[in-house]
Amino acid sequence: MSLMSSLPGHGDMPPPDKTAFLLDFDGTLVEIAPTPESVKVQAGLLASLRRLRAKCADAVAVISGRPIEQIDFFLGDVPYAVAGEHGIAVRRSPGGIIHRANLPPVPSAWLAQADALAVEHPGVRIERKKAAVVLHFRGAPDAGPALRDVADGWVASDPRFHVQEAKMAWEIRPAGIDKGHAVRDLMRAAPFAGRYPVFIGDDVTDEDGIRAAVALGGIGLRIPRDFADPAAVRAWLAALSCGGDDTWGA
Ligand SMILES: O=P(O)(O)OC[C@H]1O[C@H](O[C@H]2O[C@H](CO)[C@@H](O)[C@H](O)[C@H]2O)[C@H](O)[C@@H](O)[C@@H]1O
Repeated sequence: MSLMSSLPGHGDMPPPDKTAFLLDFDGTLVEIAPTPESVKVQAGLLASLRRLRAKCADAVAVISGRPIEQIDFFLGDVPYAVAGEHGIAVRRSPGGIIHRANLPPVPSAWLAQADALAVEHPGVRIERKKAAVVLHFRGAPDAGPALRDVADGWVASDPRFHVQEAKMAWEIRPAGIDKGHAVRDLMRAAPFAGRYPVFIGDDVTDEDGIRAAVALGGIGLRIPRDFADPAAVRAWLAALSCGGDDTWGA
């Protein structure tokens, strides 16, 4: 029996020479932490991902809401490809150029208002990205609804943007690009092309990646439906990375 057949609702894993891993970062490979900077990367995770790359001829990518530079900080050169900002930026190979979608910047008036909200609600953190702004309320949970009202007001006045629901955060970002775009982009070229994408995620933004992987004939796995938590994902990746080809299914 393959490891995969113990996961309900999914068939066997494709063999290593037919599999591409497309992995979310926060909440999937690493546990959610109090702040974006304080996540901890397990040494065992890096070793597993390296072994998976060797087994799958490099077809291992991370697709995150974070900027690519932050994924580089946490994972170094371990993933072959990285997509950041929910698919807005894609680096298809190690050290390769970063392809950025041409999208409008967040209006400066919104950024100023976001900074004022952080002053008004102690504990709220503002994270600026090149084409987005995130209102984090993990440090001030009661402020969540008020921040959402403000964000909804912004996007109502400018339909080029939408509010992405995240974990204890609202992200205001351009509409039209999502993690599904990153999946389709990466799967068009080597080393991913011709393989079955296996996307693993935990959040609303990952649903786009999961749908895209399934539409391409692959598998979409989600915490908590298919794995209890990131530790279970890491254990599964470790087992696959160490197992013989018979571990993977037909
Ligand atoms: O697509 P992901 O790799 O899952 O990234 C999603 C967002 O993750 C970060 O925020 C979330 O994780 C933080 C660390 O655990 C946590 O403190 C915060 O409450 C979460 O919302 C990151 O800061 C965002 O930029 C990413 O979009």
